Amino acid sequence: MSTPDTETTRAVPATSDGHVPPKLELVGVDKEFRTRRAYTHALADINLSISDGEFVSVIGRSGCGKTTLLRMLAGLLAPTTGQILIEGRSLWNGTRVDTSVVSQLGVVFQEANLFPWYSVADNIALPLKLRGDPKTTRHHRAHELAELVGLAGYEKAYPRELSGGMRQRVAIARALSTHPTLLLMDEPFGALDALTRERMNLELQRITQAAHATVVFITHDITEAVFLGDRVIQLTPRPGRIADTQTIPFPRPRHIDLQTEPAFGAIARHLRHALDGQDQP
Ligand SMILES: Nc1ncnc2c1ncn2[C@@H]1O[C@H](COP(=O)(O)OP(=O)(O)OP(=O)(O)O)[C@@H](O)[C@H]1O
Repeated sequence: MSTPDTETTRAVPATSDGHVPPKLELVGVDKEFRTRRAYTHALADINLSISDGEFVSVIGRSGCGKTTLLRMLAGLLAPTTGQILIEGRSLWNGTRVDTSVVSQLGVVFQEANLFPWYSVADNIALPLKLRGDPKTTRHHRAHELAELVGLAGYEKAYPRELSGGMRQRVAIARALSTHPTLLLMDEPFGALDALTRERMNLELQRITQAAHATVVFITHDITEAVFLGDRVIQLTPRPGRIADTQTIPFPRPRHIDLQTEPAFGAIARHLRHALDGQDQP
């Protein structure tokens, strides 16, 4: 099998003083929601720096602000205060998003959100169609990505003919179609059964390594977070703050048997206890 040309990562450009900015940087990011009925301080003083090619998992209890964080990174929701920088360039200018910075992002949600009347290839290539790429380019890229995500031969199939795991592979391929430099994933395997999820974890590791992708990965699942992450960041609830950061030392590629090793169990246990410690009395 040939290795598809993924080209996901471009080298991060250095500034004039030679300093190479992190791929993603959050500086004092705060998010408040004010509605007529309620005030919610969702996230407080989030400071985070993610390097090129790093895979960062984010865990935390329900309601701690994980999705809010991801939506701000994806350019869908403006922070109340603070800065989000991608390769040193500000994503938000007040409540306005810089579309040239957004174009560097690929986003995958829990639901694959495919268009049922489009084939797998057309779903994968949709972002390219929207930006006006010619048909031959779209066709080539869709086939290349179908191969990368293990769907070679399914290019002409329709979403209704695919399993949940296959649909999520299409969503991942679609997110990679524009060669994003940063992949944002919000519980992408949350709706899958345990075995499919395990297989998708292995697949995602392979895909992101092949694509040299920088990834922010939101999950409820501690095992998944540790297995995939170079770092696991844990948020506390109300408001969400970074409570704990664990560096995950295991070399890649990681085999699924890693999950039964004592060192893996010790890290997962530590994170579990930290989460349990957040329980309200
Ligand atoms: N658009 C909104 N308007 C008002 N409040 C909101 C909005 N979006 C989120 N919130 C509130 O912000 C807080 C964080 O929500 P968020 O969905 O980010 O949490 P989460 O950690 O992703 O939760 P879960 O794990 O259950 O998906 C919650 O208290 C939620 O009610």
